[in-house]
Amino acid sequence: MARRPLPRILTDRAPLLRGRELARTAADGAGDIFHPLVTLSRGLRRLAVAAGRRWRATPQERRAPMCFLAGACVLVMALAPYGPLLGMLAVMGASAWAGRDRSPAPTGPGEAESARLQALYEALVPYFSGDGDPEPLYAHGGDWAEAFDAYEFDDDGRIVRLHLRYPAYFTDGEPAARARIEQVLHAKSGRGREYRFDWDEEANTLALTVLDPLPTDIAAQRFVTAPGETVLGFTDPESVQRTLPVAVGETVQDEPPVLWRTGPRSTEPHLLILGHPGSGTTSLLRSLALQALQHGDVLIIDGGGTGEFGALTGRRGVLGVESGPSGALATLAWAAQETERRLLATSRARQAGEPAPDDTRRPLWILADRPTALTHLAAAEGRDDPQRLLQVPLRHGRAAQVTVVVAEQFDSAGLLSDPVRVHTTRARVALGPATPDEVRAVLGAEPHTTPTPLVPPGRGYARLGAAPVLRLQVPATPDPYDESTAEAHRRAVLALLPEHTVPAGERSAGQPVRMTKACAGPANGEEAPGRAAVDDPAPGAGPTGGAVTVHGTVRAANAEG
Ligand SMILES: Nc1ncnc2c1ncn2[C@@H]1O[C@H](COP(=O)(O)OP(=O)(O)OP(=O)(O)O)[C@@H](O)[C@H]1O
Repeated sequence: MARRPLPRILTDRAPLLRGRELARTAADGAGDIFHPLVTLSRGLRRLAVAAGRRWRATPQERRAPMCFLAGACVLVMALAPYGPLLGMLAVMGASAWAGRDRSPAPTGPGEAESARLQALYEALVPYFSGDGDPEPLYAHGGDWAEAFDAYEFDDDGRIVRLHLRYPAYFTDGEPAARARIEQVLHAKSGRGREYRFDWDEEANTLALTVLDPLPTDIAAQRFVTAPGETVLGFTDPESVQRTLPVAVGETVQDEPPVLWRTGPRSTEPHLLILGHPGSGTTSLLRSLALQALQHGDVLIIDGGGTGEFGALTGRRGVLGVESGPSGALATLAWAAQETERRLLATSRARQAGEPAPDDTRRPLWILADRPTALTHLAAAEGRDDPQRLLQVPLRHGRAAQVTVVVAEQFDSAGLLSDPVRVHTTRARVALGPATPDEVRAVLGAEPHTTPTPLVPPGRGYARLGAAPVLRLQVPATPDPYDESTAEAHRRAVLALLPEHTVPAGERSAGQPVRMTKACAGPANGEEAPGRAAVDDPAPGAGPTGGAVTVHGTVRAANAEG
């Protein structure tokens, strides 16, 4: 016979849990309100008990003078100006003092907490014990207090901090051995939270700390940085030494940034961003573009072709937004030539003992979103691989103030060309719910924290040079033309966009900027999506007749089809 399901009210635990939560909150609130009354009444009771004890201890013959003295005091108080009030205050003060909570602060863990620590200890025994150890620190049935120096629990009785010792013979230099311990501690301390593990190989100690989630409410804004510094996102306060004032809603607070330095002295001049779909790689590129446009020019290659950079099209400093193979090839060919031109001009100036010309010092950023998609399309059309043209800016960009940022999905990372992979190894970002192995493959080192299975968009890890891996939360920089974008974020991004360089009359409804062939047409004469017309087209057209704006002037776009 088929079983009938229980009524929903008996199976649905949500209302029950909500009710319990409500009752607990109400009890907490009532406790706070009545706390002074409880203290006073407890004090009065204690004073009365003390008075009774005193009365009983007083010899019979001294009780009458004592009564007389007390009565006289009461009489004086009653007759003196403000006496009753002062007397009342004195009694209340004495009651409050006598009724204060004198229970000693609890020391040591409670029963449940001890059980948790013992379980953790037992779980570590197989990994931290050795056969020939005469005095094992970890042994079945052993005492956790020997191995655990410090611990802390939250209100729900879950561990939030643990400092433990381990035997010197444990192979803490091997990543696999460490990973096993971290996995055990992660599982036994409660999944779903992020833990940080700090190994001290010298002292044979390991510290586990539960990390708070990184703030997700920081929107795009003008960050207070020096020229050459770019904010990738924000991290844990203890991981970096600097903080930046950041507007979060109506307030300004100090947040620890992950700063990336570009330019001739940078040791990691180019950046690779890898992520799963929807992890926020395009948003990070948009955030970098908005920051770069403060001091430089930006070229965007939108391999995804979803038009998510439409808001940047035709803005001052945006040299082009390309989403087709031909346009991308034309733009990247120009970028390669521009890199070479800058190098030559700088070298000539140096030889002449002069400073580098101004037009070689304005930073040029090439932001390529999903270039492997364009590689595929270009191959289908029998064209050259656009990634190949990134080689010159990647190799010589540092000296020429040219910065390349490539964003790609994990799945297609294998399709990135060798120059891209080689030249972007020093600054990397991995976004989205990546496993420790994926993070290690991208960043060359494991994170010190356990990734959680569910992460908000823009959450990931960054590594600059040989520095440790940092947790990263990218500021929210959505596409302002996306209908699902929150109004506050849309306004934040729009406020950062430079002014249009296309006259307002030439922009059509529904499309922010009308593209014209007069500007940087691709080699085959197709209209290049994203090439903005300029107010003041100047001579300098290349073989294709194309041109791109470079801060107020127009440079040749020597595109080859
Ligand atoms: N740092 C962030 N804070 C808040 N929301 C974000 C952040 N980054 C991305 N998002 C949101 O997540 C969604 C996906 O972002 P985005 O398009 O940048 O991801 P993606 O990695 O480029 O994915 P896809 O390639 O599938 O477009 C968007 O709605 C975007 O607004």
